[in-house]
Amino acid sequence: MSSILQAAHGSARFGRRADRQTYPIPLPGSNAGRGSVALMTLEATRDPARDVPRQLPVLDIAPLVHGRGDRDAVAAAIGGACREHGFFYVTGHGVDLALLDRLEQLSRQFFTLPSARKQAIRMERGGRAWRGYFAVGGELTSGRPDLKEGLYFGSELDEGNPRVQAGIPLHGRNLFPSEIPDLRGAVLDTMAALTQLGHAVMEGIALSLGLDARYFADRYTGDPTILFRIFNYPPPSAPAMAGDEPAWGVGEHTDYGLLTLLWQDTAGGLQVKSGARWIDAPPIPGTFVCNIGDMLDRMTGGLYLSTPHRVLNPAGHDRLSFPFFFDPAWDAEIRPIQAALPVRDNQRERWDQASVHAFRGTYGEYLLGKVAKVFPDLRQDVLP
Ligand SMILES: O=C(O)CCC(=O)C(=O)O
Ligand SMILES: [Fe+2]
Repeated sequence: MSSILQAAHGSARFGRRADRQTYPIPLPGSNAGRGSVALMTLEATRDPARDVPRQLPVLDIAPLVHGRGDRDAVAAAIGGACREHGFFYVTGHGVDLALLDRLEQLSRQFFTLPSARKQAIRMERGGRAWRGYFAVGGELTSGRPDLKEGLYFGSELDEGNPRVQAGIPLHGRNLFPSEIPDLRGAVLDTMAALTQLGHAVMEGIALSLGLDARYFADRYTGDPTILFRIFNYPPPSAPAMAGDEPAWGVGEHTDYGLLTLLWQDTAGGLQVKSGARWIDAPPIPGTFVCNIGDMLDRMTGGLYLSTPHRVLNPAGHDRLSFPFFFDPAWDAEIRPIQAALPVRDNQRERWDQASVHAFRGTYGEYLLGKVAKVFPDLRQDVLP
């Protein structure tokens, strides 16, 4: 099916991430690799002394978004970034920056409300839909509370929706704060814009694997699972003492689904694991940080690794971030793109010691298993 997957698995390139080369694999019939059009930075800079990448690539994906220009060249660069880092920045994404600016300002207003006002839309009130506000310490990563508060959103579904009627967890209406009425429109418009962007990036990922551009849309993302979060990371109150674990905004983890698109303010603090090291993913104005999740790792047999990342707010003030998760349909069973190929399973190195390759079942089942761990108190409300 995909000769690119086959070639990559059959080569030395399919080794440990740190050993891999950065190169775009030329796509059949494309001119990728022979000079490039759309790429601001085709490859991460490497430290010649250590051969360690120091920064993540920034890719102009306008050809995928607007359908004009060299899509194959962009796809090849996306493929390179997925194999090398599992992370890249996107520019040329077509999302209205004024909308994101508005969203950021409204979100800041929300987080400065008194605690009791924020608690009026707490997640317990969202019930099975798993929506609403949680206070600092309310979410766990690997059993430890994160130093962040946040709002959880998803596709806005009313009571007439068959899945809501059937009581399927994580489906339903969002909770919005009555004090900031404009936040509703800003969140819903952002989710709509990022859903479109998610489809465009997934087309690039399909092409990067030598697949038809609609491969994922036809099988997995016709009706994607959409989750959107707004996080506020207060600054750690005291610097970590030697030997202490810092107060992570969010601890080391991978994302669960296909693709994450992250908008962040200017504070910084996102770190990405590259081989044995952590590198910064600082804010670059006007760009989204894009990373792949566990389901794409599973589908590609570990060729596109779901990369661990974490956050430590380095600024002396709050940090806002806006992760958007573009994931497979709830009922979709996630299958390897090419079943016969060997799998590189990194279960033992993974933050959760779980194998994404051994998992059998639908994306919804996978997600619910994770929800139970990050919000143990909500387990009864959310799980069937
Ligand atoms: O806030 C960030 O920069 C990253 C958040 C994140 O990794 C997540 O929500 O999965
Ligand atoms: Fe994440």
